Amino acid sequence: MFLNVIFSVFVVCLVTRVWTGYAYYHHRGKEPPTFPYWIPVLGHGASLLHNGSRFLAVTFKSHGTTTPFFVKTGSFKTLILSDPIHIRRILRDNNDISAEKHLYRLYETMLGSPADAVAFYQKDKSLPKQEQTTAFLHSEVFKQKLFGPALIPISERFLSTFRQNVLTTYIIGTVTMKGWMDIPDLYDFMEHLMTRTLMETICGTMILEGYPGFVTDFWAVVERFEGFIKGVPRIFMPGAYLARGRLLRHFRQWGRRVKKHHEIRNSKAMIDPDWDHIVGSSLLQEREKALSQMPLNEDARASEMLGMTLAANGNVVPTTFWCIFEALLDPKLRDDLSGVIKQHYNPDTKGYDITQLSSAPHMQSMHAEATRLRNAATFSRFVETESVTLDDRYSVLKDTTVLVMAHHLGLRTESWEEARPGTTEKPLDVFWAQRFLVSENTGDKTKEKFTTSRLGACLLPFGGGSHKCPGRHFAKNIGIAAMAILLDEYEIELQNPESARGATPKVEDMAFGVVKPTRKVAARIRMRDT
Ligand code: HEM
Repeated sequence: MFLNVIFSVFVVCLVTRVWTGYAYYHHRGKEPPTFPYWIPVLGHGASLLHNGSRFLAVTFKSHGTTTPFFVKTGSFKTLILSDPIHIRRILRDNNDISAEKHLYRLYETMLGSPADAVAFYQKDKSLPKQEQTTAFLHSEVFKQKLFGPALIPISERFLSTFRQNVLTTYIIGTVTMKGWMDIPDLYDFMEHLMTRTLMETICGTMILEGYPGFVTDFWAVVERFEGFIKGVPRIFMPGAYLARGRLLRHFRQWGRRVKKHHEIRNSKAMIDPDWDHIVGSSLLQEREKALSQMPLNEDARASEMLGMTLAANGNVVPTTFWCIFEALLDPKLRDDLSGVIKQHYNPDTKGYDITQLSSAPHMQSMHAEATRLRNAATFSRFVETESVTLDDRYSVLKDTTVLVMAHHLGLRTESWEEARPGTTEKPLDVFWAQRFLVSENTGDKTKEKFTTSRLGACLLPFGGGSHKCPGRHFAKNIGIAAMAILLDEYEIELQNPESARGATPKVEDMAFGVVKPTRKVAARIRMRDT
């Protein structure tokens, strides 16, 4: 599943030794790989707790060309690609490149999986694709349950749960349900609302029962992502280890209750296949079925749940925050979006048509821009055959790990200008909600249309090929549903827009990780008069 993302981080963390080198791999077997020269990157030495994300981003920027280059730790090398032609090649679905080989040991480091579960994943990977239960659990089930008609009920569930959760927060915050409620930290406010809503939508409301610290613990673990993957000992980050321990314990207990309910309620056909407050969404129900056929004990299942929580929340929460934040910074943009949202509100049902709203060009462009500019999305691939040809100059040899930092491609002006000149009317390092809109003539009218055509390898925040993020349509619906509720049903204002503007981080200084504001952004919220 999201293992690829995790593995990418793992690789980055491992490779933060202080050397980069250009890889002149001569094609057609003429010469063995050589490294004509090495560039020591002074001042960015690797250490147990050092910031691998920043190191890699700085190295990437200082490298400055699309020539592939290695980052190396001891004998472990990772090839960093940034040429769109090379990236297209590695995303092609052939047997010569894989996305998950060797990944499963990361379950051990990051998610705390038992060693025998990891051994099972690895063994399962060698079976023919259609027999691999692991591939189903980590990838296929998401494609089945978050695409096409299956996407509608889960998106609607997210929308109604989010509306309820915002209202509850507002009622608790104001008591009277009138007037402004202060939000001292808008990111924290969104993080709690979004994670809570996502967990209830995917897993049912029971998942959070008896554990008020769930959201705080979960993000405390995510914050220490790099440390876990590097194997930083408990003594250096006790809080994160304790938080992970509490989460895993909770998932184990929750798993027992779910199992029991499945046994009792299945026999009486009492479970709604779309969503049930105890056993969750259709996605989770299918995953439980798959898990019950696998030789995984409750510790392994708890780690699976932590993995799924990470996949579902890791990028969605920050992306949605940035959608709201940018709308609040720009009153004209907020009004334009509110106008579109209102068109999809049905006063009879008192609800929004999420499918229609998510197809509205302005909403799609807004979400695509937040995903491009405010995500540090990195993904990796592995070379399985003797060599893979990237172009007429470069080949990559067997067992090489290849890494792509998608957000850096999203900032490369030359590639964007070549692919679709209109998209760079405003610089790529600024937020421009209309970047993906084009005018289209339909008879006597001109309409705006959302498109990402011809952008290919310039725009890969969701990765590509058969492992492309299966949650991408759901992620868009989530972001747009949150905008609908917060911008249309409430008034939200930033307390100090100028100061808030200064809290925007530079995503090009990151290789991976959660893109958060650089300081607290205060806001206030009140319910709109109807
Ligand atoms: C803005 C939100 C999101 C972003 C930017 C994002 C990004 C990514 C990226 C870059 C990958 C690796 C793709 C590759 O290797 O080519 C990925 C994989 C994955 N994502 Fe997402 N993701 C998001 C939301 C979600 C959501 C909401 C879910 C599920 C609820 C999800 C589930 C997965 C899974 C299961 C995979 C692994 C697919 C496979 O290996 O076949 N993602 N995501």
